[in-house]
Amino acid sequence: MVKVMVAGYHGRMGSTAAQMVIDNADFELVGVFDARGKDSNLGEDDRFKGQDVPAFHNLDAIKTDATVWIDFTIPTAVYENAKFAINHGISPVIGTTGMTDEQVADLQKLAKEKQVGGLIAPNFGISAVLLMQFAQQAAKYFPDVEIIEMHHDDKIDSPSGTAISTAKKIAEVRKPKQQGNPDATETLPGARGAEYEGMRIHAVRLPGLVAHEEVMFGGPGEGLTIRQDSYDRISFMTGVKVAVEKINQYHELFIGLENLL
Ligand SMILES: NC(=O)C1=CN([C@@H]2O[C@H](COP(=O)(O)OP(=O)(O)OC[C@H]3O[C@@H](n4cnc5c(N)ncnc54)[C@H](OP(=O)(O)O)[C@@H]3O)[C@@H](O)[C@H]2O)C=CC1
Ligand SMILES: O=C(O)C1=N[C@H](C(=O)O)C[C@H](O)C1
Repeated sequence: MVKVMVAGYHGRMGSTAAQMVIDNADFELVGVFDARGKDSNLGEDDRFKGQDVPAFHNLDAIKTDATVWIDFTIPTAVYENAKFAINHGISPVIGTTGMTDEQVADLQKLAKEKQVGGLIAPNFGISAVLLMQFAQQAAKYFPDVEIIEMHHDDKIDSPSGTAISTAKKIAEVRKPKQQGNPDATETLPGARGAEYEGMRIHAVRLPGLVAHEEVMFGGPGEGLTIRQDSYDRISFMTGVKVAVEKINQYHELFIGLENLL
């Protein structure tokens, strides 16, 4: 039985993850954390009536025998949460996006020192993991690329963690190239999107969307578009489940779900 704590349990992803843990016979939900909540038990939340799981709202108050910490919170909270987990020997399984490269490197160092396994996955959806792999493969032949990520309009960070991760994976194999016309101008600032190593990333935010990404490649007289869609947040739970099952076997912090598949 894997004992699990879920941070961000009031949120869209945290509540979905808490339900996944409750529904899985091999997992036990032993605590939930959410900085701004007031309830002392998960059962006080209407969606979880009948559950008896302690709820915490301050890291210092947490007393737990959890061995896995699932985190779907916010970019400004996740680093401290992950440090807390690692320092207490709890393996973090982090979906929260928006950490800096320095914060990620710090956490990797800490996990190694403490010999605690962990995972930061910008996307737990299998379709997104495959999209990133296919895009990396295509970039060897098509150095001209634009990334378009599309999300619901409550998303805080942009571009998405998945889009940044896609760009990084492409940059590992792509010949350095400044795309487009060197004399190009923007009549409206930002028209060409964000720039990462000469590639452009565009962030779309609309009600009705969940999480979607297209990677468009162009070459002389031809094009290739790779697209993935998460129509429902349940799409992320397959990956979270795999991570919860496996992460306690390791003694380092991985970046990317593909490391555990
Ligand atoms: N890796 C992946 O596959 C996926 C990652 N994500 C990422 O997960 C994160 C959460 O997304 P989503 O669920 O949509 O966002 P929500 O805004 O719905 O949820 C965020 C939750 O975090 C809580 N929170 C805020 N501050 C703190 C804090 N200091 N400590 C603990 N909890 C806190 C919020 O509480 P309150 O409501 O009280 O403010 C809220 O319950 C985002 O970074 C998103 O990019 C999303 C989908 C998939
Ligand atoms: O905020 C979201 O919803 C999502 N965030 C992650 C990201 O930033 O890549 C993963 C997925 O795209 C959904």
